Amino acid sequence: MSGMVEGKVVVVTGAGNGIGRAIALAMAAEGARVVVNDLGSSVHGEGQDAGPAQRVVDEIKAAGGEAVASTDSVAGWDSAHRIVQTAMDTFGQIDTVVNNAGILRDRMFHKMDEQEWMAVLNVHLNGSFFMARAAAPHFRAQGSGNYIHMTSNTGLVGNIGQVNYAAAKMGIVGMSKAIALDMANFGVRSNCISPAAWSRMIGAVPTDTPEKKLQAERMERMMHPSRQAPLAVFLASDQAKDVSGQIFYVRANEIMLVSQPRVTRSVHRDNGWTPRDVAEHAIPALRSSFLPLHQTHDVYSWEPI
Ligand SMILES: NC(=O)C1=CN([C@@H]2O[C@H](COP(=O)(O)OP(=O)(O)OC[C@H]3O[C@@H](n4cnc5c(N)ncnc54)[C@H](O)[C@@H]3O)[C@@H](O)[C@H]2O)C=CC1
Ligand SMILES: CC(C)c1ccc(C(=O)O)c(O)c1O
Repeated sequence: MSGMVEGKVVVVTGAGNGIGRAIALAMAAEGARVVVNDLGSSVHGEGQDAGPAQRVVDEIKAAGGEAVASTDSVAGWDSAHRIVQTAMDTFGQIDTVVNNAGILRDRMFHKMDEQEWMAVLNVHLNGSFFMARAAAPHFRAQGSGNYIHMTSNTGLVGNIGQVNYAAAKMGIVGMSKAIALDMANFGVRSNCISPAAWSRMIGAVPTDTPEKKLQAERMERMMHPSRQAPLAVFLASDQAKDVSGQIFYVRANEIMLVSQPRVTRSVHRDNGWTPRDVAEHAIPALRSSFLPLHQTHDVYSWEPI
């Protein structure tokens, strides 16, 4: 039986560890030729090491698959283009970009400095755009292709001490939808996965509150990164040809479809509003639909299944 992504060429960024590694292995097991990209940096984005990407390539080859290592950073226009070019030079085509590479620089908003902000935005948001943009001419020319971008509940719901990461991950949601709209006429799709998996990145989140400690313990127990791979392989396959502009949340054995912002309640006045009217009429009418200041663990409070 042929694999679900047989013959396709998939670029997975940040594939030397964690979720990216799991997706790269699963893509190869389903017949894809894989560009295993990883800069080999620390969780905080420091240093470089060719080892992680090469080790995953070796694993894929040992299992009979085809893969090539790439150690360029996603966080530069030229280097992102080199990653895509590696696919073209090695395999002659590109079908899927998995924008997975990521780092963390957690800090409370009022203490976050410019470098912490820029480093996270550069890898997650700029890196995802650079990679997507570098692949776009090839996708457009062949009339097919798809993107899978990793977003996060930190953006979709909220978590404390991650303003840079939240902004980047919500930026990715907007970018994915915009790409889905702009590229639909060329047969190109774009979707987001919001993963929950035990990885070195999760291990780096400070467990300084009882809630965060509990969350980390649950993740280590239940959430192997390999649980993220089946949906990613499906999204890269031709069987997903009508799936675009969606956001999925994957946690252990659950695959959840995430809602997108729409108006939940509205008020209007024929002659417009004064600030006093807003206070006295609009806000009281809307208040019952206000969302509380929830964090991820408040919204997804049930045990992973
Ligand atoms: N683990 C989780 O529960 C969650 C993870 N995510 C997202 O999933 C993605 C993967 O996360 P994990 O596997 O947990 O992290 P990880 O730290 O295990 O892997 C990330 C990989 O990205 C690589 N990388 C960092 N900067 C790079 C750059 N500039 N260019 C190329 N590679 C680079 C690192 O070397 C590392 O191997 C990230 O985008 C993360 O934000 C989102 C929500 C939850
Ligand atoms: C790995 C990152 C920082 C992280 C941690 C926890 C959650 C969550 O509670 O859902 C995330 O979505 C993350 O992206």
